[in-house]
Amino acid sequence: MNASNHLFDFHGDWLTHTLANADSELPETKTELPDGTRISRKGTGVLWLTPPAERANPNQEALIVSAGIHGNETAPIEVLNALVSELLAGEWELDCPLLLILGNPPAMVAGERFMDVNLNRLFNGAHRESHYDGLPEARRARFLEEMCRQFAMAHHGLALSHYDLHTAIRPSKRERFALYPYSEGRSVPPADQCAFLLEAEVETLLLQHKESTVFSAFSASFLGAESFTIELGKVRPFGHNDLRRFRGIEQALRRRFGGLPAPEAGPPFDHLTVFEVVHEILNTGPSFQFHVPDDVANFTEYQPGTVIWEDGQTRYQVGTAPEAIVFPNPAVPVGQRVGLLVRPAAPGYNWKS
Ligand SMILES: O=C(O)CCC(=O)N[C@@H](CCC(=O)O)C(=O)O
Ligand SMILES: [Zn+2]
Repeated sequence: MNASNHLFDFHGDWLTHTLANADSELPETKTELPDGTRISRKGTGVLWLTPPAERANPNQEALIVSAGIHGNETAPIEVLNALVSELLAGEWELDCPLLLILGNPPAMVAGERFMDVNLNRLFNGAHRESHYDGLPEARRARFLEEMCRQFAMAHHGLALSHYDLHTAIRPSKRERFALYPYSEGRSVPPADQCAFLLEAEVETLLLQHKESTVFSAFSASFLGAESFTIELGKVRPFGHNDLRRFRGIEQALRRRFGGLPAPEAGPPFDHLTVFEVVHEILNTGPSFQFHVPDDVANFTEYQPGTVIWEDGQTRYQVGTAPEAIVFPNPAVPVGQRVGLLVRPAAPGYNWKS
């Protein structure tokens, strides 16, 4: 029996298997590739891969890569699935420990962002809040946190990075951008992480200003990983993605998984433009009014004085310099994020390869 059959129960590839078992709690299944790489399917949509001990792992690192935390953000899911198929077919060799995650399989089947509650608001322990009791997404967040925790412990001593891959609901004036979770004492990412983002053709970085309950914030604050949420394009259904637009991340991940040296950066992907979050807009309740149109593109700029939102008590106006909107979405529960207002960080924060 080959590894693919063993792990994916004769149903073809990882994605097909994950969709077919979206609602099941599968037992752990293990296999070994002819080159000695061990793969453990820890549950639906979770693969833990360990290369043979003699591999060099020149960066002395372990990687967590997730996609499909939002079920309708399909392109990064297709990218990860293709990389797994290549690995199983022996097209390249894995050089570092790797945890691969397809986040929300039931939502992937339904083609929805989430089923009951937004999975990407449930990390850093938020899944324990009593109003999430019994919800499958809360169970999934707990399971994913546990997998990441075990993986980090098993590879203690290696540098841990986590890339949580997404696509955005709105179009974007900056097609690809990464969010760097806030972490006490950290301001900008280390140079090798900036270079990796550029290699993946991500040329914009957004520095978060406070702690949050998204997946990348959990791995950064709890596991000490260098973590990023990476927005790679726009939400489209399975089979409708132009995967040529995702080559950057695909090639950069394949290169990194294989422990190969990073290529030289070249224009236009040789400098990272850095923004910082100025204000997080929250849905404050029934009198909340959002003055940004529903379909506005990410990074659309608003001039000083523009009223962005108001309720009976507060009125938020753009300050003395323009601010740009990211992730405008008023259709969220009370207390959750309606959008971010950002501005360019001081020029010294921009990064040049
Ligand atoms: O396009 C949108 O409105 C949302 C895209 C998306 O899912 N973004 C992530 C960002 C997570 C972070 O802040 O690091 C999310 O909203 O969960
Ligand atoms: Zn998302």
